[in-house]
Amino acid sequence: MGARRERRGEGEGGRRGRRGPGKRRDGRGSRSAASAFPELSVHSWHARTGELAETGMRTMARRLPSVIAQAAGLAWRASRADSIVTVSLNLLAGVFTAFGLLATTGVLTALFSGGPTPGRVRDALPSLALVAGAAALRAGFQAGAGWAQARLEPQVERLVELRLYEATTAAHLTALDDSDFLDELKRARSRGMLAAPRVVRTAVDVLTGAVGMAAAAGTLGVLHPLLLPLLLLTALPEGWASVRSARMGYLTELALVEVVRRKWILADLMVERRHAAEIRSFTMRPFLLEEYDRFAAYQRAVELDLARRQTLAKVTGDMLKGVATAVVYGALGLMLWQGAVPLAVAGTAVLAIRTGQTSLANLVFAVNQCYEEGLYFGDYLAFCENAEARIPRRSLSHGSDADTDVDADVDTDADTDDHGRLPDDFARIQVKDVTFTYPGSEAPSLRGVSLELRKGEVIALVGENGSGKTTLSRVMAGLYDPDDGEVLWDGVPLTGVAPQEVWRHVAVIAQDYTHWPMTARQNITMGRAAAGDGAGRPAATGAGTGDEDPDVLAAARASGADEVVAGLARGYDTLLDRRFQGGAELSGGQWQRLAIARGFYRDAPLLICDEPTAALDARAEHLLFERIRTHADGRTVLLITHRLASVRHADRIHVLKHGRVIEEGDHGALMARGGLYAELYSLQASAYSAEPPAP
Ligand SMILES: Nc1ncnc2c1ncn2[C@@H]1O[C@H](COP(=O)(O)OP(=O)(O)OP(=O)(O)O)[C@@H](O)[C@H]1O
Repeated sequence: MGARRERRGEGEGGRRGRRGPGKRRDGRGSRSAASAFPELSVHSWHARTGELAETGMRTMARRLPSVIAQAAGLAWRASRADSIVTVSLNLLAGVFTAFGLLATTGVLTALFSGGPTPGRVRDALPSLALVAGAAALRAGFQAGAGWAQARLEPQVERLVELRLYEATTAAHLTALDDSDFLDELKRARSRGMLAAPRVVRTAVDVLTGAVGMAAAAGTLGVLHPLLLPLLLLTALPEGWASVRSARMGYLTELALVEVVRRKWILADLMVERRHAAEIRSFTMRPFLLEEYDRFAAYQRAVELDLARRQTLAKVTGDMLKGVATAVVYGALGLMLWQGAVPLAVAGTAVLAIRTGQTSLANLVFAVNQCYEEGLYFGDYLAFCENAEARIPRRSLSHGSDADTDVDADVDTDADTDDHGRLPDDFARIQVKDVTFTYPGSEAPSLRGVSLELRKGEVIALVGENGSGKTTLSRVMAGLYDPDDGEVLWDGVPLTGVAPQEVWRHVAVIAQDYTHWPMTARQNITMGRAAAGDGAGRPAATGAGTGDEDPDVLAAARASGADEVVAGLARGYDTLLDRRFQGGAELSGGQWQRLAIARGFYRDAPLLICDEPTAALDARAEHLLFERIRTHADGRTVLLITHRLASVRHADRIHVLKHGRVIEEGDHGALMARGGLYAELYSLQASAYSAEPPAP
């Protein structure tokens, strides 16, 4: 047996086997979890439960070659050299196992022959040297195979992780609005990805078990053909027990998925800093502890039940094995007595049977594990294929195939040659009769919207919550493709341009921006190729502002982020993540200033500001709107805000309702019209005037 983590007992399955536990073979454990905790929906992983519970050894044997082929392909792509070394050293180890066993016959024959003992020992020495040499070589090959396999696994992990993240970040944004896609992603990421190195490991285990088995069987076949079926007889009960035990563990693990996840979530809530104040001020501690214990107690009960059932299976297997071994040794004794085999051959046969028993039990167990992991790996593969199919084709001008080469550039920023190009600066953006419906939604969020932005204008979108403002800005930024109608930049339709090309020309200060757990500088510069390395990681500068990139300084000044950074211990180099030593935390408004600085730093001709001031104090808000009013250094601005005082100076205002533009014009025209805009504006204005609003 060569390179592998210890299987029964210490391998992944063994760990699960001991710890884990399914309620019942038919997956009834999942139903009992659901009935104990009705708030937990039955997890979709359980889709696999029934499939596995119904899988017999024959189905497994039929499907196994394709799982092994997938594992081999994966290992081959991860590292050809390590794959070749793993397989060939395991094979060599098997050859020397057989060689050692056969050489043992020579030793025993010499020892059991007639004559004085010193002479017999002398005669046995050459064969003994062969046995020792074979054992040493086998150990060396096994160690080498183990080393190659240990090298292989991290490379496989890297390969599968990269493929999933490359596909997920390149997939069309609508994919991430699709609940089925998100569900598949969760399964692929939390279980399928883990299965990849395991599938490779267990495939090697299958190979190792098969080689060990072949070595023992070959030896027995050479010694006497009847010995081979005897070997199978002794190994079967143990193999059966290990498969049964692993499967019970697997089903229990599946049945407990939601319970364990819920327990983890509660545990996180109890230990994470950001919840600490609320837990105390709302005296939530007893509630959380009780809730946690409810799930923990259920899990413990299920696992204890599993331990009982697994012990039962093991004892049954051991008893059957004892009976089978007695039968085999009885048969061997009979053959000896009848003179069918000489004593030396019988001695070697005992050794070969023991070797074969271990290999066969390991082989059966590895087949079971490999098949199990193969199911989850199948989920991973299916997700990646789905995600890759949802990468806009116009992103892939070089037709990369991430399935055959994970380094394939699925998110290439430079691949725009085959498609339309946008002008570096534009004169006019037209939205023509655009309709858009989110995947899975019944009603469209935009219905026949048309508008126009000319270079250097400030255009405002206003309207009540859910009227479609953010959706429209995303369609204009090339994040969503309209179902009908089109968006044209100087006459070039965005659907004919690689999305990366559009995104390069747009800076979005989003409503729900991210608190990037990076340094203050990276929070501003991320995503824009800069003097550093072209990937948004500018050259390192000092902690102070003395030698800071002038563009970073300008963007920070424009947003008020410079004041935030001035208060940080390490200036722009301060890590904004309290989870790490020396990390700082910012207030909501301070984070928003950084998000605005990021938008300004991007230096794109179109700046989309979606509720950019929700968390800002009055002074910072005033400064920002002043800056937008003066066209933010010549950019064209699409401003979305509920602060209507700040849209008064916009060149044009579009009022949306239920996904349609219902009013448009400048402030004066819309006030004169006396429609929705005038109503909303007067309502807000009245809050600042002494007089109550007119009814
Ligand atoms: N990811 C999504 N999936 C499905 N529907 C969505 C999604 N995002 C928004 N919607 C729906 O689209 C409609 C328009 O939403 P949108 O966010 O564009 O409104 P908004 O005018 O920006 O609202 P607010 O002023 O609250 O920010 C709403 O009915 C909303 O429920």
